[in-house]
Amino acid sequence: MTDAPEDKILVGIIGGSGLYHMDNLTFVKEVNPDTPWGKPSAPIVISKAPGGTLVAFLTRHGKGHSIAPSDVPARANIAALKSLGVRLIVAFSAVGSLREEIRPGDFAIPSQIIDRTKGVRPASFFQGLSIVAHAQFGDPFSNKLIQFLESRVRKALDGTGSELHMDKCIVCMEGPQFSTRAESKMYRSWGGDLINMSVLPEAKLAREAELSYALIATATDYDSWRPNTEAVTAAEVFKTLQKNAETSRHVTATILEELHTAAESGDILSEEAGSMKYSIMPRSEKHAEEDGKKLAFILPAYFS
Ligand SMILES: CSC[C@H]1O[C@H](OP(=O)(O)O)[C@H](O)[C@@H]1O
Ligand SMILES: Nc1ncnc2[nH]cnc12
Repeated sequence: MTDAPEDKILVGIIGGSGLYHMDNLTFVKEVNPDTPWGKPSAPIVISKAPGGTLVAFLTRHGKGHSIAPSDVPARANIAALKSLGVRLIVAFSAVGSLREEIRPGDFAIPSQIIDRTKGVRPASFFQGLSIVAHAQFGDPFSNKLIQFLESRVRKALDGTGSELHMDKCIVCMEGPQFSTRAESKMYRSWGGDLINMSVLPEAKLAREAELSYALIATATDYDSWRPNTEAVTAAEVFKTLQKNAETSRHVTATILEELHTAAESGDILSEEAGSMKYSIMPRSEKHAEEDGKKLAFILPAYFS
């Protein structure tokens, strides 16, 4: 690898349950950056697509799925990807379906989130520092990246038997236990369509790091809202995980080159790039030097 434009790593992929590697791409190397928030879940694997495009892959739950959703070092993960030059992240997640029409094996790209985490996960790079920031999160995913993904993911799914659902709302619960039947029904009444334990704080941190972020949700089960049906179990989730992971690898390989080109042109990054400029409180200009240094790791445009 050199510093040439074709050797830039602009696209980051985060793999969730079942998606632990990208074995359909050519391995280049592993990197394990130290960040001010510690080490990422696992060493990040740099791979090459057939056309030469590089991609950074990070497995969210660590090697051997050893990290529970509440313990994922999400700040280190996002900071590490940003430090490699990544500008957009496509994250995969195994999710429960709260709607009959979203069948196990189907894919969905959500556009909204309901936060049901319990405040135990560090959810901001600014937490505990002398600098205050309030990122825009009304649109929790990158709208431009979602738009870009829709037609391409739909095409990639052609012939796989998986349908793509758009404009869905995902509930992020704390876990690790699954929801009760009462909670599952309540989430439906709130407008939830999908449920996982991972999209937060990942999406919030990507926004703070000015990265474009979208989630490709892969349905594994119907959670626990259906009457006269078994409530979800991990064993039920496992039944669909492997097929979903294979389809996710196929989708990634299919869209990668175009994704890289779009990131390079800057078009689909324009909403997030520069967005923190208006989120950092002006009084924070007089901050502790070491706090500025820490934030320079993810936001070098504002801190040094
Ligand atoms: C294995 S079922 C629950 C587990 O699966 C999902 O993980 P990920 O989002 O990383 O694919 C869900 O969020 C839970 O962490
Ligand atoms: N039903 C469910 N609830 C939370 N996270 C999940 N991941 C996969 N299925 C899930």
